Amino acid sequence: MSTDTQFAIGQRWLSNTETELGLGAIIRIDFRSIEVLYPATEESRIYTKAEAPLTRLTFAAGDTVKSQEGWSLCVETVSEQQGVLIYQGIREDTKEAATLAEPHLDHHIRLNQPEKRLFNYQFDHPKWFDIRYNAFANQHKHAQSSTIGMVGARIELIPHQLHIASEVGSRYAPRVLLADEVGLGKTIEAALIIHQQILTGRASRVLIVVPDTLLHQWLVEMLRRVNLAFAIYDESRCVALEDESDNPFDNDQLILCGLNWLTSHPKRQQQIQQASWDLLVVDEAHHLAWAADEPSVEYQTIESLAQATPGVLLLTATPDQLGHESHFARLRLLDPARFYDYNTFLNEESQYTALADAVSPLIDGDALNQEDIARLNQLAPEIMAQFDDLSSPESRDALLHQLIDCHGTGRLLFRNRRAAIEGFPSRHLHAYPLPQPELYQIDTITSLSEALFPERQPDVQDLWIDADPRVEWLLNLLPEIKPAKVLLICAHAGTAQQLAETIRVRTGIRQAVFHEGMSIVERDKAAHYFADPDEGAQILLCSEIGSEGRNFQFAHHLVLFDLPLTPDLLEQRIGRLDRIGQTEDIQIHVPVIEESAQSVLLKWYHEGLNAFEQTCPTGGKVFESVEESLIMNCLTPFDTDLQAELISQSQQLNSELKARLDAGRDKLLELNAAGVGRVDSLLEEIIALDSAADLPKFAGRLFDAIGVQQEEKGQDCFILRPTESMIGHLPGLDPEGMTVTYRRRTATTLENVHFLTWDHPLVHHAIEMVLTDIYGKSSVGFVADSSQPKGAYYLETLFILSAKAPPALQLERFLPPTPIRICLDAKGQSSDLATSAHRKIGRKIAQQLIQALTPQLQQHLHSAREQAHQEANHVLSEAMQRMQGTLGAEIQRLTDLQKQNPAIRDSEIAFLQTQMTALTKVLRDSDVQLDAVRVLVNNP
Ligand SMILES: Nc1ncnc2c1ncn2[C@@H]1O[C@H](COP(=O)(O)OP(=O)(O)OP(=O)(O)O)[C@@H](O)[C@H]1O
Repeated sequence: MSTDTQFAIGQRWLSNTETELGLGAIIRIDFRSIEVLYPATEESRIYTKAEAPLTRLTFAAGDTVKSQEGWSLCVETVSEQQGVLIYQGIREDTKEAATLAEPHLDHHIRLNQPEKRLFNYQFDHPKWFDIRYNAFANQHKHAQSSTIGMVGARIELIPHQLHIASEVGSRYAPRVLLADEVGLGKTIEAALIIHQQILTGRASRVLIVVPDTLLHQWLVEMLRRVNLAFAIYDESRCVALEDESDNPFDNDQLILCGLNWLTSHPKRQQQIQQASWDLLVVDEAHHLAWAADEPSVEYQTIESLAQATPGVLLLTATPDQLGHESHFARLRLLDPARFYDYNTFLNEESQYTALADAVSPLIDGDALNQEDIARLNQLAPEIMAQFDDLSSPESRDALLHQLIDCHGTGRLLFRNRRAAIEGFPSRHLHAYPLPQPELYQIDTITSLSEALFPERQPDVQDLWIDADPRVEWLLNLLPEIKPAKVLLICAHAGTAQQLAETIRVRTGIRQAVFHEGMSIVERDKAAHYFADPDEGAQILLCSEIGSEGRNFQFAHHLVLFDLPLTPDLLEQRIGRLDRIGQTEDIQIHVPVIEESAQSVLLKWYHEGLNAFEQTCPTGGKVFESVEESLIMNCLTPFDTDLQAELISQSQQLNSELKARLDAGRDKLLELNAAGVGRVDSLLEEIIALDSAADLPKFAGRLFDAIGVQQEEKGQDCFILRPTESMIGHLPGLDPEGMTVTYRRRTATTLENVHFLTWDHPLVHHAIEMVLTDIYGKSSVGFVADSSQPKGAYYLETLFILSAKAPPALQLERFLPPTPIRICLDAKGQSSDLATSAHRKIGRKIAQQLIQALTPQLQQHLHSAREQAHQEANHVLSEAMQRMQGTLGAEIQRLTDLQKQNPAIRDSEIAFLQTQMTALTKVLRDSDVQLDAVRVLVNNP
């Protein structure tokens, strides 16, 4: 674009870089910039005048142009008024003289350059035609794949995660609670869902709210796993951005911020509320405490965001951590209309248990007897009415899935338990009973905190470190297991700091601390230092905050310097090591002073709940029942009879609850979450894509063509580097070069290697770069085919059937831009040109050839266009059928389900109906355009 271009309001321009926007109109001009509105896609862009990547669309006498009202004009003369063109001519429909001003041109018009280029002798190398065709063909194939957003994630393929991700990620505005047990990959599931929602256009503005301590970890996981670059917002960033816009949150599409920061800044809460979001994600959602008369500030902040945002994902491993009422309240955040009253919810929950009992033969794959059928008829009559014959395993399976779908919170809550997932290493408890020091006068203790943490009492704070036998024990343990890394967790920051200082002074062993008194940057630094395998700290000493959300599975030794009072917290602590990715058995070391409150807890957890060596999903419930007795025991740790009573009561309760859980409602939930039997085909598709050679082959040629150098590096890796002959700027390509791999295994082991897949932005950008440019629009070449006479020629054409729609319609599911390739021989007959070896023809000869063949080529182009239209009609009617079939079936399914399960919102059904109407119109308005032509002449 030259700087002296005269822009005027109303002029029509096409984007050279984003052709999918349709025809734009200039709506604002100022000293340096212009604003262009693209009505077909309802988007606008602001460009600097001097660098606007735009081409003006103008017509000349003889052209036919379409108006916004749909009539066409055959142009006779063109004049200009205030910079805007006025076309005069004859209307095709009424045959009357008419005028069409440039601002009223149809927004769907696109520049149809290939013929113009061909007959004006603008040719490229013939290979470009194939590159264009393959780029379209591959893009077309991937756009319809059910693997979008998942195939490109740098993760191991774990079925329960993929199931949740595909189930939730493909919904419109999903509102769900991801509640897998600790360390099973909720963050990964959320990443996959967000990635899918973004790549398919369902969401573009995403807000993630997490405890401040987890900001950096989330930032890294989003970037490393799914290539999404979130921006962390804190106070200083907001202050800096205030000069640029009224609302700082309008500056980025993908934002990550801390819950604690947000709740302590009312102004930011207001601003974040006013910025609109498509998807809200809240991690460690158990912090959102709620009681009917006293919701917490955290709860209220998230509640108002959740009300204003269509999609909401809440993540927590311990949904009941703050009590069942708070669990209800989180479901209420997701669907306030459905979860309006706690007692009604409790009532419904008891029904799910009955339903789960009734379906247990189905879960085990058994046939149903008359009694089972009668029970199900009573509990789910409408579903049972759809199944006349339940004799085949397939019909029973279909019934089971329908019951799961209808099950109260089944669509809303996903919970996977470790017990159902294989491959976790074992956990071993090492208990170390130590003698009582005189300093702690345990007989005179009166409060629980004094009993649990005698070292924190004011009068011993300077003395305990020399007197407490756990300290000496720790100082001995570290050299003994050296160089093994140790994560130590204790309840208080002060304890961690004093211990760290003692280790430093007395042993010189490398240590780091991690507690709430440190800034986020300091904490990340400490975690990093601990993670460094060679130069890092041997031990990281964390206060309780270290036990939440963090990934420390590279360590295998955990020291619990004290024990927390609740089983959920204990599980959170062990979960730092016991996570996906842990490669060795986990050694849990617990030093306790004999006859202390801590020794009671040790016994209770180990003998009462077996919570060290296995996860104890029922621990929270047992705690609720025995809390009083447990506290009493902690205060009187020498009363062995009382202890025996507590342990036996807890054991009994625990086994009862476990039995109920195994048979009960959670089993149904679990089955739903793991997607038993439903994820296999997706998994197979991803595995097939992983091992297919299409992408490496295609990308290799594409990178070659656009001027990216590829150098083999070994271990299935390549280095990509820009060269001086690059045809343009490729976003995402590191100017210094970058290492990539097409292999999942390599990508998951080598962190700094990019994982190239059909989802990767570099592949998308490279394809876009070619398709939005003119390369290959017209080309001429030689083929060598000795079975044909010398001089025989062929016209190859590439047409694209496409339609324009706002991203939210996700048109690409049904009609992605579809390439139609037609090749005609010299007689105008369809030909499938067998050879793909082309040679370039010198410019001069090419020009002479085209000059000589112009009349025939024009005729052949005409017939190719007719053929393309016929084929397009075919494709279109299939797309229409597919769209109506898919959306129609989904509407029907939700309508049927809604009768049983009010968790299905009216808005979900209404949304699908509106989509169907809008898509029908968009498909009808679709259009076939010539994208590229190639003339090949036989010269054997
Ligand atoms: N599919 C996977 N491939 C590779 N690594 C994974 C996969 N799933 C999970 N992980 C790793 O396992 C660990 C646990 O996953 P994640 O943090 O998502 O679990 P979580 O359920 O959110 O844990 P928490 O309950 O502690 O918050 C992380 O280090 C994560 O990177």
